[in-house]
Amino acid sequence: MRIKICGITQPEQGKTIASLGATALGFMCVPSSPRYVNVEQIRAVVEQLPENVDKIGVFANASLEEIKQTVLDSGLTGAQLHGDESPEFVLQLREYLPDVEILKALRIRGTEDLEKVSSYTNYVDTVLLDAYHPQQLGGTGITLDWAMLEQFSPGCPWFLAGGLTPDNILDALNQVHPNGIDLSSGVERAPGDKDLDKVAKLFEKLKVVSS
Ligand SMILES: O=C(O)c1ccccc1N[C@@H]1O[C@H](COP(=O)(O)O)[C@@H](O)[C@H]1O
Repeated sequence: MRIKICGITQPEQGKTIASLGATALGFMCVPSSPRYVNVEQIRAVVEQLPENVDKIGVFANASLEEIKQTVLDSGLTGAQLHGDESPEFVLQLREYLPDVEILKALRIRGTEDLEKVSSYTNYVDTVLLDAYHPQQLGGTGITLDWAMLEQFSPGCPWFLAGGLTPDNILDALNQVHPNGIDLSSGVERAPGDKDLDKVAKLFEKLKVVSS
């Protein structure tokens, strides 16, 4: 299973979290986010990471040019679209960045929102399900209704996100079977300041699942 820890801001924390077992690190390229990092800050983390760790930039309603420039300048390997980006936008981004993983995040309130997933599955590499919040785009610490996802099986790989923590991850994975998980505020001391003890606890818990 893929394990993404998002909202990385500090090189040493990124390096340690990768060594603990994260398969992907996420970098907030959304200016309104309290975890926002610029290209220089992303590069400072990326250059410390092993080749095999995915480096995913999180964008929300950014332009194609902005995403392309940030991905190329920062050495990112993936672009997560966490805003209202359409399937057509995804297709255009694919032309701009043919060798980069494209993830579409969908903010889920109820089963009616799950019906939107199928319009993306032919165009993205990965779908990411996050909790809906009326004002915030993400990083809310709110969980989805996992029972709603017990039968969820889209036509492409998918990540479960939204309010996951070391203390609820096993409950979540008992109910739903994603290809990956994505955590941010659930492993933090403060926005952008990851709690390495919580990250270590997460991987200890995940050993229970994988053993
Ligand atoms: O983390 C943020 O500040 C953020 C801002 C705008 C869009 C997305 C954001 N984060 C994404 O939300 C998920 C879930 O966060 P959490 O685990 O509930 O805190 C996170 O993994 C990011 O991909």
